Amino acid sequence: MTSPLGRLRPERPQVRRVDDLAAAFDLPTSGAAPADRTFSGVTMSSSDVEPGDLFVAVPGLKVHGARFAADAVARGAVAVLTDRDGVGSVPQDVPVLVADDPRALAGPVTAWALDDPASRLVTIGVTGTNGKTTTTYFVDAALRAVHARTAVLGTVELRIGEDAVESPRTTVEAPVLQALMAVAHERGAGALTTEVSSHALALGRVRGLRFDVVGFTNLQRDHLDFHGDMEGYFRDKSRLFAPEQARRGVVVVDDAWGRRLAEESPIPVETVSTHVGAPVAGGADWAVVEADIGLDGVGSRFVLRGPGGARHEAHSPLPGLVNVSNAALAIVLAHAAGVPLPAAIDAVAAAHSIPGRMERVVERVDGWPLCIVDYAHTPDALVLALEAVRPITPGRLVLVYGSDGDRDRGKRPIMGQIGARLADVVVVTDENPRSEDPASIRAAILAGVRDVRPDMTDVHEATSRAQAIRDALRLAGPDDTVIVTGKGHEPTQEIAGVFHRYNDRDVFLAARAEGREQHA
Ligand SMILES: CC(=O)N[C@H]1[C@@H](OP(=O)(O)OP(=O)(O)OC[C@H]2O[C@@H](n3ccc(=O)[nH]c3=O)[C@H](O)[C@@H]2O)O[C@H](CO)[C@@H](O)[C@@H]1O[C@H](C)C(=O)N[C@@H](C)C(=O)N[C@H](CCC(=O)O)C(=O)O
Ligand SMILES: Nc1ncnc2c1ncn2[C@@H]1O[C@H](COP(=O)(O)OP(=O)(O)OP(=O)(O)O)[C@@H](O)[C@H]1O
Repeated sequence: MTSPLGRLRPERPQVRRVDDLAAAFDLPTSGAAPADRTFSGVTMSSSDVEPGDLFVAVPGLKVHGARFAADAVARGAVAVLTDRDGVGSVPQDVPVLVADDPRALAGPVTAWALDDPASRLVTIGVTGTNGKTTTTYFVDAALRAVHARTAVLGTVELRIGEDAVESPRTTVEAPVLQALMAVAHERGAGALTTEVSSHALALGRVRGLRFDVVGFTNLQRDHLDFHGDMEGYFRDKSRLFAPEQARRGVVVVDDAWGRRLAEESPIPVETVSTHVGAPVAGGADWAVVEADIGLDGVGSRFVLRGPGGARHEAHSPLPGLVNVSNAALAIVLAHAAGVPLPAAIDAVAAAHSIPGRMERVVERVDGWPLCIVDYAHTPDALVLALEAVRPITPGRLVLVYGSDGDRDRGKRPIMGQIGARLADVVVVTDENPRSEDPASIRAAILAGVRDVRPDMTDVHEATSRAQAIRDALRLAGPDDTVIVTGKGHEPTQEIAGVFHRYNDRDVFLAARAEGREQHA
């Protein structure tokens, strides 16, 4: 990250009257306090209140936000928007607006208060189970070909131009999103790309924003605890492709969910097929018709057939077939958002530095192995990551990884088996042990390694993650690749309730600064 983003609020907010808001949204007021006062910002979280804010108190999954209304008022909130259940908790001297579903109104109300910041930006939203982060960065790279400054929001960071802060979640709350769009415009950005998680869609975080273009990557089993079943998960994802939410869409139709979305979508969509030779390719608007994986030693060359049959030579700068898919989607999305096709293709080809996503931190030069940081922390993602790196590794594939504490214990031996099967050298270490004993997590992974490789040849264990990376660098030669998976961009490591500053990339860069002789 280059420099802190600063305050996540516009410097010159509109000042609005509470009674005008009530009239605009047809909201009854409650209580004795007159609604003729003004407000200049909106928040749903009492801890984020700034003086002059409207506090939106929503019924949460755990607690009603109105319980924090007094705290919000003490911090400077001048009015509260809540539901019937919340009214009684708001201090008497504060005007209260009452809505059936205040969560659904948080976005539209903030958009109204800030004079619809989205209308002054080109906006792109990307949803899907996997590939959102990578695709948004590819799209952002393409947008930068035509906009002097852009913003990109998602799991990794909230970035406007060169300024960024760590992101609290994949898709920020509606008032924060609206405020960030206003800040982006104030700072001269012409376009904004954001990841849109299924939680965000279910919880209305993008309501009040009509994207210029939205994209869908794929749908795989995930988050069923929240969405109930795959049908519910699909329905929540589909909400992004509604006329009030987006003008047009681009859908990858490699899986059945994408094909169904394209068929059922009420907004115009272009379809993209990214598996060479897939039966669906013929009917798709865009199709990857040739792909040479790892041809340039890292990324892939591919041919994208566009509408009318025109063939466009393109490149994915990151390894693996999944990134051909992400690159193809990003090119079509950026083109739909106004970037000329050749400029989009060139910019995506050059976009190889996405924090913690197949990130090439040290190149294969001056005797160094190629060093990559990736976020893969599930069995499926680990297989994809290792398969992607194999074709660009003339020598041995060295894997450094662990598995999270207090999360899915069952996957640990599976991760061990995958490492032993697909990597040549395995260094097992810690990820975020949280409240668990790190040694027992490593032991569970190593048990899986032993299932596949009983003699434990080229298997190592390191109690510190930084030491594990240094061990791997000593074991690796210039033809080898060292890949560290699991933490990606994460800036901390959580051990026994304490978040320690830690980042895989920084460890690689520190080792490189010390010189190869120290690590060979
Ligand atoms: C499951 C889920 O998404 N929950 C979100 C939901 O929480 P909730 O309804 O339980 O809220 P709550 O804790 O009951 O609180 C109710 C209200 O009181 C407010 N409050 C609460 C405490 C306080 O001191 N002051 C205060 O004002 C809260 O801001 C909230 O508005 O609404 C809250 C804000 O209104 C969110 O912060 C919260 O996200 C939690 C933190 C979360 O972890 N969400 C994750 C699952 C999430 O959204 N993940 C997706 C990515 C998923 C993926 O692809 O991996 C994401 O977009 O990040
Ligand atoms: N198009 C894709 N299809 C399947 N898997 C993918 C795809 N793109 C990336 N992946 C895998 O998913 C992992 C996460 O990628 P990425 O961060 O881009 O996705 P995401 O949707 O943003 O997920 P998260 O919100 O967890 O960051 C990567 O480790 C990669 O191996």
